[in-house]
Amino acid sequence: MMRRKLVAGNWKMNGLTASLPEIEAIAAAAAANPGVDAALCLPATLIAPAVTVAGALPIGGQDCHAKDSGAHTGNIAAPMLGEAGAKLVIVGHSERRADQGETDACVKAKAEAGHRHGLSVILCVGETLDQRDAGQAEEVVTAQIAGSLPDGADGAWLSIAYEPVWAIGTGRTPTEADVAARHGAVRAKLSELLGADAAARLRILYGGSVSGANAAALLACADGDGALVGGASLTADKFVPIIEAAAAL
Ligand SMILES: O=C(CO)COP(=O)(O)O
Repeated sequence: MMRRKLVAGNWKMNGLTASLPEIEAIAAAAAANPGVDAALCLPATLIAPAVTVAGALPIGGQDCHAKDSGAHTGNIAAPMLGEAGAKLVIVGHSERRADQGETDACVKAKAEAGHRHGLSVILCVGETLDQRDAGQAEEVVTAQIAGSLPDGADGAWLSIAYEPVWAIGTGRTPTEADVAARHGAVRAKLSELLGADAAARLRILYGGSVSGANAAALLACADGDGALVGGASLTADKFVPIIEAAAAL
C-alpha cells in the first residue's frame, strides 16, 4: 500500500495578515515538491486571506464544532470553515483536549462534522508525560483511537496524528523506535476497528518538536506517513526543509 506523505503545519494561535508572504512562500515550495502533500492549518481569521495567496496548497482550520450552527458562542462550524475556503480541519488536538476539556466522544463528533462538510480531517491522539512514565502510552493512545475514530473512517479523508503531549513545543522527541512502536500500535488498533485493508489506507502522522534537523529520521519511522508541525511551520525558512525531507524519502 503506497501512501503519499503528508506534511501539515498547525499555526495554533499565531498569525496575522502580515504572515501572508510566508504562506505564499510555503505554497511555492509545496508546489515545487509535488511528490508530497502539504497543508497549513491556520487560525480561522486567516483562512480566507490565506486562500487568496496559497494557490494549490490546501488551507485548513484547527477545530470545528460538532453542530452546523447554533447558540455556541465563540465556536466555529465546519460549513463556515468550508465557506472560507478550508479543505481540512484538525480535531482533538491535545491542547484542546486539555484546555477545552474535549472528550473522545466530542472529538469523534467533530471529525464526523468535518467530513459531513467535505473537509479532510486530521485526528490527534497522544499520551502525557505522566502516562508515558507509567508505561501507559500505548493503552492511552489506542483508547483515544477507539473512542474518537469517526464513523465511516476512510483514508481518503482521514489521517491520524500521533502527538506525544510531552514532545509538543519542548524540543524533546521520542526515539525512532518509540515512534515506530506507537505508530504500529495505532495501525493495529485501526486494523481491529476497520479491517486491515481500510487501516492500511489511513495516514499516520507524527507530531511534536519536528524540525528540519530531525524530520528525515522521524518521517522514516515504520508506519509513518508524514508530520504535523507546530512551531517550525510558522516560517518558510523552517517549514520548507521539512517538506523537502519528506520529498526525499
Ligand atoms: O502540536 C503540534 C502540532 O499540532 C506540535 O507542535 P510543535 O511542532 O511546536 O512541537
